[in-house]
Amino acid sequence: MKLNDTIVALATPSGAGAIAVIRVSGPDAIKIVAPLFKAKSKKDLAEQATHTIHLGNVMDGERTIDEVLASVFRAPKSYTGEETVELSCHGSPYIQQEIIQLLIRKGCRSAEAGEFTLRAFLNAKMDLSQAEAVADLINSENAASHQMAMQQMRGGFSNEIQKLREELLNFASLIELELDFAEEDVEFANRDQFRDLVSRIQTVLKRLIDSFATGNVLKNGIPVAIVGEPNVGKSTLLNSLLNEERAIVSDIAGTTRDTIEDEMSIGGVGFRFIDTAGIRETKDVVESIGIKKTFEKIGQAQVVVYLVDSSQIAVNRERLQEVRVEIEKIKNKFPQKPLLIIANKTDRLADEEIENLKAKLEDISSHAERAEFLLLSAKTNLGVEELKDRLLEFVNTGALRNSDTIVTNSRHYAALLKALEEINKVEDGLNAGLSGDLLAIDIRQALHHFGEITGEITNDDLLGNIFANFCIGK
Ligand SMILES: Nc1nc2c(c(=O)[nH]1)N(C=O)[C@@H](CNc1ccc(C(=O)N[C@@H](CCC(=O)O)C(=O)O)cc1)CN2
Ligand SMILES: Nc1nc2c(ncn2[C@@H]2O[C@H](COP(=O)(O)OP(=O)(O)OP(=O)(O)O)[C@@H](O)[C@H]2O)c(=O)[nH]1
Repeated sequence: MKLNDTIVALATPSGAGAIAVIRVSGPDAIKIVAPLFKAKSKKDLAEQATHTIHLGNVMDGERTIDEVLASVFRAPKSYTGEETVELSCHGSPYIQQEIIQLLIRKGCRSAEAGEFTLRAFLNAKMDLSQAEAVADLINSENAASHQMAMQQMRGGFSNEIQKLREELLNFASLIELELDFAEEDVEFANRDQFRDLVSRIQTVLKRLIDSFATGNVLKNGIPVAIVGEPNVGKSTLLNSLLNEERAIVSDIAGTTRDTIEDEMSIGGVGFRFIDTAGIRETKDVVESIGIKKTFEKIGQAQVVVYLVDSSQIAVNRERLQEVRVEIEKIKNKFPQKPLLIIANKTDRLADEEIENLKAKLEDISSHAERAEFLLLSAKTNLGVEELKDRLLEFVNTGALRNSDTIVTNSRHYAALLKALEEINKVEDGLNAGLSGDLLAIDIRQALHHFGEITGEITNDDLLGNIFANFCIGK
């Protein structure tokens, strides 16, 4: 990828829109655009100050392509750190393409995916973890993932890593200085202070590493498994949660053969609902595969919603006993997983039957750890709001509320694990009274892994991988 090229790309989505933005960045951006831009004010675009906007026509020779607004950013004061011009044109795909083609004829090259942000990184406008956050920010679909990406883009995470890195670097230099004075047996790096620093770094690293589980779940949506016997109304519940008809609803037991996933945002938190086949002993081969999947999905879920048909268990003692056994099965297999037992189809019950059912469910849930129950009707939506509240309670008690840095990126997670491993070696070395030159080796390794996160240490393959996942124009 050549940095001295001037690149062009559409920054807005492809297709028709009210306005489209064409981005041009690179050493010749202003030089290339200015002659094509006939300003209303008559003043040459090349003469304009940075961060100014101008109305004018884009001309292909004598032909006017469009009336546009041109924004001028002068290096190094731009997103990329380079000379940049943005043209806001009318959003017809034809106009967009005419302008882009014109710019390419005049010397621009089509930008590759993420190339604007890559340039921002290479020009030190942001570090690597901030650049990665830009992609997360574009993809964020709920308040939680938005907040985490925003925090990372602003440099919260980078600063934390950078601070540790600098302190560690300081000690590494002192220790390495000792090596130059080996004969004199001096200690520039105070070992007690160093032990202190190592323990502080361990604490921070452990916190960041632990946050990944939360971060990953919040970024991808909290998985909730909806399970239960066939025909209890799982698909109907999913539909009423989603407010749309996504899963197949039918009154033939066993309709939901495969697992269906859908996402929605509740109170700013993303949830991923997994509608699964019921756990029924069956000889049907296709269905038993579904049941195996059900257990797999329960394993992956953070919360299990177990649905029962209250019109059945209210009148049928055998069915109630079966439900009790099923719940025991789930609890035996996954004792720590929060379980929410939902008695669906309560619209079919009379008031006194409901009271009766409540008592029975209270009894069942009191015998299982981390189990609660809720009466609901997926058909009339009664209790659906309460279900949403209950689901939120499961996460609101977690890490979301504090503004601590949350690690969401598996590349960062891997680097943090490796850094901790090296820091633990440094600690062992200190305790064993290891000589400075040997300590320095492990310290340098830890520093290397910190540098991987922020991008001080990088290579073309890694950068290629990261930025290839961006969209064109970003
Ligand atoms: N039209 C437009 N909208 C956009 C962007 C953009 O590039 N263009 N952005 C891009 O993704 C985001 C905003 N981010 C930006 C970040 C820095 C600068 C910038 O000009 N920075 C200069 C000057 C800062 C200043 O004025 O003090 C600098 O950092 O030196 C511009 C946009 C979202 N909206
Ligand atoms: N009266 C009443 N009927 C309901 C309610 N929820 C679902 N049903 C009906 O129960 C039947 C089965 O619903 P589904 O949502 O397909 O059940 P399921 O659990 O997904 O079934 P499988 O796909 O077979 O596992 C349908 O006829 C629904 O209309 C409810 O709250 N009240």
